[in-house]
Amino acid sequence: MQSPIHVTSEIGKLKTVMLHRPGHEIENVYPDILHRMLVDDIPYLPIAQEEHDYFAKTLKDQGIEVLYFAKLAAEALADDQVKDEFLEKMLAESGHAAGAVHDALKEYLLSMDTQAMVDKIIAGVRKDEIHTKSVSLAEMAEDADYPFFMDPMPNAYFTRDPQASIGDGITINHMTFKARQRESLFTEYIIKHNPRFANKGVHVWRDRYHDTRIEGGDELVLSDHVFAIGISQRTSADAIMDIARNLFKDSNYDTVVAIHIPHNHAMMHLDTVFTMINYDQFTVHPQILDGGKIDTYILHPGKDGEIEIQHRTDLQKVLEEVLDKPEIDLIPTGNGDPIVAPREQWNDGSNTLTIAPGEVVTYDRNYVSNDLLRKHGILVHEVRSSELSRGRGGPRCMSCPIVREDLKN
Ligand SMILES: NC(=[NH2+])NCCC[C@H](N)C(=O)O
Repeated sequence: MQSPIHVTSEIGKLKTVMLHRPGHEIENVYPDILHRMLVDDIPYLPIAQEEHDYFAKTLKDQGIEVLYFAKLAAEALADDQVKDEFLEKMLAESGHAAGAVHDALKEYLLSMDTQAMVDKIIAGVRKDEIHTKSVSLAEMAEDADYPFFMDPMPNAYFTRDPQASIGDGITINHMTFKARQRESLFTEYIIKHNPRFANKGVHVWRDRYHDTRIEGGDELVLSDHVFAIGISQRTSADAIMDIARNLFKDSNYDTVVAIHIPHNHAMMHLDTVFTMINYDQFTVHPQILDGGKIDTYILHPGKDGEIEIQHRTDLQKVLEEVLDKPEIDLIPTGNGDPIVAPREQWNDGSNTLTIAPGEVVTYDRNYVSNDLLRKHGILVHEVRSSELSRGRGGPRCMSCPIVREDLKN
C-alpha cells in the first residue's frame, strides 16, 4: 500500500503540504508571556491571516494541495470515544488531569462542535470563560493572576516542528519547550485517526513519548537515503541517536548527518541557518561557518545494531560526499554582509521552502538574499511577511510537506 506520507527529499516537487492558518491564539499573547511563548512580538492577526492566505494561495497556484492542521485534527476526532480520550490527554498535558477545573473545561469544550473545540484548544482558554465551583490551592495561591486555564499555542502556524515526514513515515515529536509540547498531540491523533492516514501504513519513526527532544525544523530529508539533522537548542544528540537507530533498522536511510549549530533563539533550528534548494545548492547563514568549518557528524549503521560516527568539520565536503555531487553551491544569506546577513537571517532569510528543484518560496523582506538566489539561478516566489515573521519563522517553518515527487536521479 502506498503510504499517504511520502517525502524522499527536501526538493522534489511538492504535491501536498500541511499548514495552519494563524487564529485567535495569536491574540492571546501579551508582553509578560512573550518570552515563554517563544515569540518576540505580537503579530497583528488580520494582516497575519492575509499574509498566510497569500502564502497558501502561492502554493495552490503551483498545483500544491494544501491541508490544514486544525481541520485534519477535527476530522480525526469525529468519533466520540476518540474525542474523549484525546480531551483527557490534552487536559492532563495542560495541567488539569482531574478536579473541578478539569471537569468544567471538559464540559465547556464538549459543548462546542469538534472544529470549534480544536480551534479553541489552539487559541487557549481564559479563566473567565468558564465557571468552576471550587479551585485548587495551587490555583488560589500560586496562579491567581494568571489569565489562562489552557495556554494558547501561538506557534501552531509553524507546522514544520511538531512532526516531520521522512520517507513513508513520520516523527511525532517531543518538543523542547512546554509552550509547544501539546501541538504534537494533535499530530498523534491525526496519524492514528484521520481517515486519510489511519491504518494506511504510515511508519512512526519515533513517537512523542520520549524524554529526549526533537523538532521538525532540525529535520532535513536530503535524499532517499540521507537525512540531516541539527544538534540544536531544540534537538538533542540522544534523540538523534535514537532516530538514526530506528531509520537504519526499518528504512532505506543509511546516512544521518548531524550538524552542531549554535544553541540560541535566533538560530533555534537547523532550517533557520541552512536549507536545501536544489540538487547541489543550499542556503547557509555565513555566521555558522567558522572559516567554512562547523562540527558535523556522519552516522552510519555499524555492526550488531551499533552506530558508527565520524567527526568532520567541512560541511561543503560532507555534502558533496553524502550526496555524491562533484560540487555543492552554498549560497550565503544576505550575501555574507556583516549587517545584512544577520538581519535577514533574523527574519528567516535562510528559511526557504523548496517546492521543486531550484524553485523556492521566501519572505519578500529578505531582498538581498532573494536577489542572490536569483543570481544563482533559483526561481523565487516571494510572499508577504510583515506580520508572519514576528513569530520567528519563515516559509519552511510554516509548512509540513506530506507528499513530494521522488527525484529522477
Ligand atoms: N522550523 C522552524 N525554524 N520553526 C520556527 C519556530 C519558531 C517558534 N517561535 C519557536 O520558537 O518554536
